[in-house]
Amino acid sequence: MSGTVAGPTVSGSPVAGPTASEAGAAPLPPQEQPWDLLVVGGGTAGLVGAQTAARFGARVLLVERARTGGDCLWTGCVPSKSLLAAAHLAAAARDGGRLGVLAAVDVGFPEVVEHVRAAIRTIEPVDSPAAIEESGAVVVRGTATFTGPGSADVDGRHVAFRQALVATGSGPALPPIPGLDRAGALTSETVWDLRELPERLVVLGGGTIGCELGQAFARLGAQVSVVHSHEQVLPREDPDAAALVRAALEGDGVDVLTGSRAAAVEPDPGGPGGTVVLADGRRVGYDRLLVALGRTPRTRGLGLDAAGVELDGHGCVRVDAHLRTTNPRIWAAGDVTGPPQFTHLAGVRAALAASNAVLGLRRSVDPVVPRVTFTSPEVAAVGVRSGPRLPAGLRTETVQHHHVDRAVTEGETAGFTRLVLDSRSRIVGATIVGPRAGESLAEVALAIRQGLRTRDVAGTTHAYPTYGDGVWSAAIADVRRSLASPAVAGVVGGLVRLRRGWLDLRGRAGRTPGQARSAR
Ligand SMILES: Cc1cc2nc3c(=O)[nH]c(=O)nc-3n(C[C@H](O)[C@H](O)[C@H](O)COP(=O)(O)OP(=O)(O)OC[C@H]3O[C@@H](n4cnc5c(N)ncnc54)[C@H](O)[C@@H]3O)c2cc1C
Ligand SMILES: NC(=O)c1ccc[n+]([C@@H]2O[C@H](COP(=O)([O-])OP(=O)(O)OC[C@H]3O[C@@H](n4cnc5c(N)ncnc54)[C@H](O)[C@@H]3O)[C@@H](O)[C@H]2O)c1
Repeated sequence: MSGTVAGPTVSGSPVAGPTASEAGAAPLPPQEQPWDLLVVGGGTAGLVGAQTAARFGARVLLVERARTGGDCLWTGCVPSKSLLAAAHLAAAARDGGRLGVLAAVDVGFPEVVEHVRAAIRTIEPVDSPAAIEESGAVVVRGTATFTGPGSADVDGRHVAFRQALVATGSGPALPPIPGLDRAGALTSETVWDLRELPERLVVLGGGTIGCELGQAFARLGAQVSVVHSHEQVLPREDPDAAALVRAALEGDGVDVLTGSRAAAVEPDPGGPGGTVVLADGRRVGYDRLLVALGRTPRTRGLGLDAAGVELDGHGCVRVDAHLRTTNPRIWAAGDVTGPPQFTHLAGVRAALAASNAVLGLRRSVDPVVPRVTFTSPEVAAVGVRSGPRLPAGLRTETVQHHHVDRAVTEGETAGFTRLVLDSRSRIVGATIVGPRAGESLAEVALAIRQGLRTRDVAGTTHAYPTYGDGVWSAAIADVRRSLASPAVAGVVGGLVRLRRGWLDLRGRAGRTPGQARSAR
């Protein structure tokens, strides 16, 4: 890493000290001509964008101030899904009596933390500077600041570019709740530093992070309260899905306080403990506080003004359908462009932005964005949201999972598959709740993208018994319903009568159809 200036490291590293990603970054090479693409940020969006452009033959410089891999690898998807895996295992073992399996459960939190770290270590090389540089891109460690529409500063070094991709991501939002700034609260960046399981954990926010991490810590043995201002946990999901998640959280012993805004935090003097004061005056004590109240785009100090890049009303980088910012030479992708904020979206959109940038294309973003909340039960959704406010002309077809044999055999019937259909039975959305819902969703995402109808899915043989039966059965139910409509039933009934008459005619003539053929 000689020649590069060390940027600030992200707190909350589950792997202490300089990492391979940090150590592997190259010094900033001397510049003879502007870079074809300057990529700012080495998270999912940045690394995919840089690799895409470099593989097309563009000269690409990626600048990352901390560690390549970004939130997903270090503080987001990978640690949270690893933690949830341990938590779900503990819950399954505790609950095994339902299936006749009795086990004593003893959670070793340090060992769980080691499992989380090991998962990160295993995935890290894929996101390392060396892996990115295999594409031909140059990776340097430093903080990039735009200084003009075609120039930036990287730790005191001037960088000129023909085009740039802003991929600086987002960080946890810390709203101005009185006392919160003094509370030493954990966030999605620092919660991974915990070495001991907190006895009482209060989670502010019942969105994706609040539900996933709240359930994880509860299943690992903490007494968890989730304080959520909205009446529904996971407010962006189908209310029936959210109700099942809420019931599961409560089953795990979580105190779910919905419709409860955190109005103030009173930290105990000298300790990480304290009390959350709710808007209605109720008080909730904690040993550790975890804040999961949304995300703030990382745009501060980025020099976007100097570059002519405008922000929207929420402080996110404003982009058009091609991911171009208000500076036609600068593109943006990933969390910094605002919701929806997912790793898969960051990667897909960065690839699109990079190819638009270096090939001069005008491809637009794909509106079909699947999402999965990895609670138990898992909630997976794509396309038009199912729920009470369905747009006119759309309807739903739902299969409860007590009719899905795989769910019955596993004793996991708390779930459903709901397809959203248009008037021509094209699949335009879905919500699936239950084990492996995220896996079942892929078929629906493809169906939506390809404009498939329920008859296409119904006509595709699904293996038995799988959770995919939920989607299949919902599609078959819709096809059956359409066959039962008076018009179709009339035509089908007519066909049956015609066939019967024809067979009777042949029978009376004393010949089977096969005999008739061989006689010709
Ligand atoms: C707890 C948690 C769980 C999550 N789970 C999931 C999940 O299961 N599935 C899913 O799809 N999504 C999940 N997400 C969301 C996912 O992590 C993000 O959508 C994704 O990481 C965004 O990628 P990005 O490249 O836009 O930003 P980031 O990953 O944040 O990368 C941005 C990078 O830019 C760097 N940077 C910032 N400013 C500068 C600068 N001036 N110069 C140089 N470098 C800079 C930062 O250091 C950082 O490395 C989760 C998020 C959290 C917090
Ligand atoms: N599985 C996944 O894909 C996954 C997992 C984790 C995070 N993420 C990404 O990270 C994003 C951020 O997640 P998040 O959970 O922090 O934010 P969020 O916006 O999903 O949820 C925060 C919730 O906090 C509530 N809230 C706001 N102010 C409050 C207050 N004063 N008191 C109590 N509640 C209050 C809001 O009603 C809101 O629903 C997600 O939207 C998603 O894009 C994705």
